Amino acid sequence: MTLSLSAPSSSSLLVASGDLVYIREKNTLILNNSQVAIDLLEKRARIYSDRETSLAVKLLSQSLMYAALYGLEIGYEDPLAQNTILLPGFPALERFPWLRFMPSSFPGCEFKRAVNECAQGLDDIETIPFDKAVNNLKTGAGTSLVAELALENKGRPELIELIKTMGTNGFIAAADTTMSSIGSFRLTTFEDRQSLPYVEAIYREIMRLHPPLPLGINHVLTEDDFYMGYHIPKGCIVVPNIWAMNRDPNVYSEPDKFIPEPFLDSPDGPFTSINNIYTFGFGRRVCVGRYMGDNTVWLAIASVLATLDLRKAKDNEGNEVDIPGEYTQTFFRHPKPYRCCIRPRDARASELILAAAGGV
Ligand code: HEM
Repeated sequence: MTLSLSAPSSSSLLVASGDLVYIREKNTLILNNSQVAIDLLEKRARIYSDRETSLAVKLLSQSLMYAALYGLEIGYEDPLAQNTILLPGFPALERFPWLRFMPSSFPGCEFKRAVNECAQGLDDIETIPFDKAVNNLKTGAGTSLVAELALENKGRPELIELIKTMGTNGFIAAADTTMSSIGSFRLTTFEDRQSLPYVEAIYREIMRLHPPLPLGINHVLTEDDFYMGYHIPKGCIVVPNIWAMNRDPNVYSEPDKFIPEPFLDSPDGPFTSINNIYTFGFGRRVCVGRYMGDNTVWLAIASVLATLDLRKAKDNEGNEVDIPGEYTQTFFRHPKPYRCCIRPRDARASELILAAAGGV
């Protein structure tokens, strides 16, 4: 595994965030145009603001998808990188569909305002990267999965709409979830351990403790079914409570605490099937991007652990600032931004990072 830092561009000196970017080749996490990179190259330990850390994680998740689908390299300065959609989830509407005919001032209809805000962001995500990708293919600037599909289906507007939707859905499904999982990986209290089983145990524990989609995605029965003596009729909506499954007190003695060791101590060890990670869902509609999500989150954790030291930030009096551990109450559950201090783990780690950055 290599953690490589590309030389920062002059424009990136103006930006606040480290741009953890994307996995370009297997096992390579590129930190690009990054304030973190600048600090590391200048051997400077620095406290990162909550905004900086959350932007870095956001950009890692989003730029991976922009690259994979549209062939676009998105830097921090790009307006696309500033676009965040936190889908709030609309439980009241799901239970009482007639609410959609009521004005937003009607009790329980506050969701209408959120819908409007999301709509603009979704519109941008649907059109801007698509248009850029198609234009790049036309001008020979670059190729991509989405642009080639669009070219093959030129003159078939209904298919073009489907391709656009595929891109948007893939982006939304991948970016928020990955960002949420990486964001949940924060200061841990164990001593320096770089053995891979332990990294795996940490990864599994993060996925267990903080599922980005705590209530999964609703499923509808296509035919009558029976489960443990219950009759579940056709058409019934089933909400999978991933949050509760991951906190089964019969399996986890302290379900709400971050304790990776049980994965190491279990008879099968930590490297069991990805299907055991309920956070990706289950059955026929299990997350289709789970291997990609699994690799991205794992690699981010492993790269950071191998080279960087993460500590709590200190206030002006030198006291450590606690991490509140608060999360958004949105459809995709995200950790709220928090401050922390990041620096190279030791001289060897600095050398490794600098060598990967181009032999400074
Ligand atoms: C940490 C990362 C991720 C998590 C935790 C996650 C979680 C989930 C969950 C819980 C579902 C619902 C499964 C169900 O209904 O049982 C889902 C569905 C889906 N995910 Fe992911 N996901 C992640 C990353 C990704 C990525 C990287 C992609 C695309 C490359 C992706 C694409 C999808 C799609 C298209 C579906 C809908 C599948 C269907 O309904 O048949 N996901 N994901």
